[in-house]
This record gives sequence, C-alpha cells and structure tokens, in this order.
Amino acid sequence: MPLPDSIVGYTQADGVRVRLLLEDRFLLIDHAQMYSSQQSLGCLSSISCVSAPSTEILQQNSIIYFNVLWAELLPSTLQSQPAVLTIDYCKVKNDKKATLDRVSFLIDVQNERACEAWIENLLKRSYRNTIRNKRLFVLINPFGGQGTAMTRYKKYSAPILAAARCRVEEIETKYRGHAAEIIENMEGLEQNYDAIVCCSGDGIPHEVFNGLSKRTNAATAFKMPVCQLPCGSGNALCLNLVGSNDLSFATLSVVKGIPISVDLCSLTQDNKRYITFLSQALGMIADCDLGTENMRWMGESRFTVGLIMRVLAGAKYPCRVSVRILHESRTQIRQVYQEHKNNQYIYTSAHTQLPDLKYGTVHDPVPEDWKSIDSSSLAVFYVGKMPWMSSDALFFPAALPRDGYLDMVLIDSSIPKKEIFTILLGVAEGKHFDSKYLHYYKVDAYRIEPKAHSGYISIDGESFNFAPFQVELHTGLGTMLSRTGEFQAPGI
Ligand SMILES: Nc1ncnc2c1ncn2[C@@H]1O[C@H](COP(=O)(O)OP(=O)(O)OP(=O)(O)O)[C@@H](O)[C@H]1O
Repeated sequence: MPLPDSIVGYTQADGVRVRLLLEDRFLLIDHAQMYSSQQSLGCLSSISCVSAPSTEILQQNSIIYFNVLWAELLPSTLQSQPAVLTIDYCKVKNDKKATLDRVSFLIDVQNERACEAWIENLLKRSYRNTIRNKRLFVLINPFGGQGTAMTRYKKYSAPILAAARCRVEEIETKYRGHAAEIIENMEGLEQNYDAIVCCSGDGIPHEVFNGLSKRTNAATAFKMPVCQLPCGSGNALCLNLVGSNDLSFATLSVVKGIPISVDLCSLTQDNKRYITFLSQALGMIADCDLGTENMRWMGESRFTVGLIMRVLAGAKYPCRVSVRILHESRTQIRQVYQEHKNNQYIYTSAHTQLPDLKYGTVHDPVPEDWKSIDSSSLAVFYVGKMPWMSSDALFFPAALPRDGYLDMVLIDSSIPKKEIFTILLGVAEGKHFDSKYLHYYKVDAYRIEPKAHSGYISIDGESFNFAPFQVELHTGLGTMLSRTGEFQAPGI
C-alpha cells in the first residue's frame, strides 16, 4: 500500500487543525486547512508534556526535507487523549547557520496508524540519498581551535546528532598521532560505523586518512566516509564539503551527508609513505602558516600580516620542482573542468592493500617525461586537492573531487610586487586563476627538492621535515561525506 502523503493534526497551543502535506521538496504545514476545533481544544487540556509548536515555522509554513532530522509518534495511553507527533528539524538561515528546533502536533487516536505510515514517508523523503540513524565514530581533539572543541561539540553538535537518532561513539584524542593509531588498530571499524567524524581542525582528518592507510585492508578501509565538524583553526575539509563553517549546519550535513569518492595522494619523504588529502606547500604560504607562531597573539590576521611582510621583503625559496604536467593552459583547464565536473569514478582494485606507487619514491630517479624547473626565486609553491584552503582563500578554483588531478600554483618572486598583491587579493574569490603572472597546472605527480638548509613544509596544514618529498595521486581512492555530493565551490 502506498504511504500516505498527508495527515491531519492539531496545533498544541491553540488546537488549530492543520494538514501536514508531503510535497516534492518539503513538508508543508497547510494553513488553508486551519480552523479552530472545539473537539481538539477539549483534549488539549490533558496534554502537558510537549513543547509548543514553533510559531516561526507555522508562519513559514514549510520545512525542507534536508532539514528534517526525525519524526515520531508518542501514542496515546488513554482513549481520551490524543497521540503526539513530534518533528525534530534544523532551522537554517540563508548564510547556512542552523539551530535545532522541534514542532509538535496532536493526532486523533483513530489516525495513529495512518500517522505512523506518514512518518515513514516523511523519513524516506528526508533521508533519500543517505542512511538514517548513522553510526558515527567521533574523534574530538580537545586542543582544536582555542581548546573549545569539546564544549562546542556538546553545545552545537551532540544535540543535533541525538535528535537525528544517530548512534554516536565519542573519543578524545590524547596526543599527537593518537587518532591515526586508533583508526589503524580499531577492530570492526567497517562493520560498526557508517562514518568517521573529526571534531577538530584539518590535523585529525590528516591522521585519520593515514591511520586508514596503515590498515591491512587499506584500499577497502578507504571506503569509510570521513568528515569534519569544524572545531580547529583550519577547517578546510568542512568548508569544501559543507560550504559553511557553522558547527550546527556542519552537523546537519553530517547527518544528511552523501558519501562521495575523492582522490587521495601518497607522499614519500625520507623513508616513509604518507597520505595527503588537502594540500602541500613550501615557500610563502607554508612560511606564513607554520612560521608565524611568534605572532599568534594577532589571531587569524597573523597569516595576512606574515604574507605582506614576506612579499615586501621579496622572500625567495630556491628549489627544484619535477612535475608530470597534464594541462597547463587556462583554456585547457577550463575544458577539462567541464569534462570532469560530473565524474562518478570509484576506485576499484583486485587488491585490498594500498595501491602501488607508479612513480616510485622520492629516492628513485625522476621519470624522464617529467618537466624539471630549477628556480632560485620561487615565492609560492602550493598544491591542492580541494578548492577552499580557508574561508577567504579559494586558492584552487579548478579543483574537483575525483578528476585525477592535483592543482599546482607556482608564483615567482621576480614578478612586480604589485602583481603579487593583486594575485593574493584575488585569492578570496578565486580571481587569481586568470592572472598571467602565475602558473596554474593540472598535474598528477611531482617531486620538490628545497635548496635552502631550513624552512617550512606544510602538508594538509601539518608541519613536515624540511626535506625533498614526492607526491602521486590515486584517483577516487578515498571517501568523504558531502552535503550535496560535490565540493561546495563556484567552479571556473
Ligand atoms: N590531546 C592532544 N594533545 C596534543 N596534540 C593533539 C592532541 N590531539 C590531537 N593533537 C594534534 O593537534 C594537531 C592539530 O589539530 P587540529 O588540526 O585538530 O587543530 P587546529 O586547532 O586546527 O590546530 P593547528 O592550528 O595547530 O593546526 C594535530 O596534529 C593533532 O595530532
């Protein structure tokens, strides 16, 4: 039998009769059907346990399915009392900020069974592309951001996860590297959870991907979706997957998240192999990210101030870059972007282990067909796999989740300072993409060998040894939970 699309109920506060209609994209609380009912007012007096309906929603009249977390019916215990239908949802403002809310209606005893079926219909629509009651493994970095991750998680995330009836296991990380160890060694990870949630900055997801890579069944383990509740100082993963750094909205997006496959990269340095999911930097960007600790008192502006100081001083970072460039003209990159925008590639392999390295490690000879660039005056070396590096830096506007490419940006310090500033100002909206003063390449493997004795290398925002490293991409190897099934960026 088809599930019912509508049900009649009564508002609790004033006993007004309403029809709750399941439309294509939203639940409509139909005012046209509203009129006072003496009969329902009669039964209202005996109900005291549920909150009044949100007047805002009644005025607004609809709740889109994405925002619906859960609905259930509290059956009547006495013949004379109606049952109570509650709908938990998030009120979402245009700037993607969410707050948890609940609306309740009284349901006549004779409609209880129809209401149960209606609820099932509502939940089906509300969880169309994703699993209900997700089993989430939440890793909380107590030192994330200003050390407020746990308090913020409890205040903004936990109530939404509870309202969505998710099954949640929370663990606090105790030291650097702890998250990787937990993920590497956890028994039954794939059987017991639907996603790993990093309540942190980008450091914990970096550890999680590296932990997954060390599992004996790494390639299979990478099918486990990873996502972020933004509680750190750098929360690029969430920005790209959700399109907002509002913690409540990010939590709603975890509840409703769609698993997508994403490219991941292997990085070899010294004698180790790592996984990187976000970015690799050397030069001004890494310097400002990791080399401005002495300016922490400035807050977020330490990065901008550090950058201005370095541009004015004409900072240079001599190095040798060897790279497999696949596309280098902006016209070509635009074409390739359109071709790969809807790419649905999923990594498959007969082996469950981590894929072999096609180009060997940083200690092997550089493949002959790679282009080598020796530079004594490089200012910026920045490679990314996601468009947003922070909320004011759309550094890689052409980046796509699984196009099989890394986006590489090179800026030389010999260009006029004015142009460097124009580029850096344009980064906020990705306008630098068209600047003729920078190189923007689509690549799938490279090596960088710094020539200075000391400096900073930032991998996914984490500090690495200042030593040569090599990176190669694995198309579609990883999985993340995205709000819409894509990265949240305007594109090119
Ligand atoms: N209990 C802990 N004590 C110390 N370090 C920790 C702890 N838990 C996690 N870490 C480490 O903290 C680092 C930063 O984590 P995260 O990215 O979550 O926060 P953040 O505020 O964005 O940090 P940062 O600004 O330092 O990059 C990670 O490398 C992680 O391994």
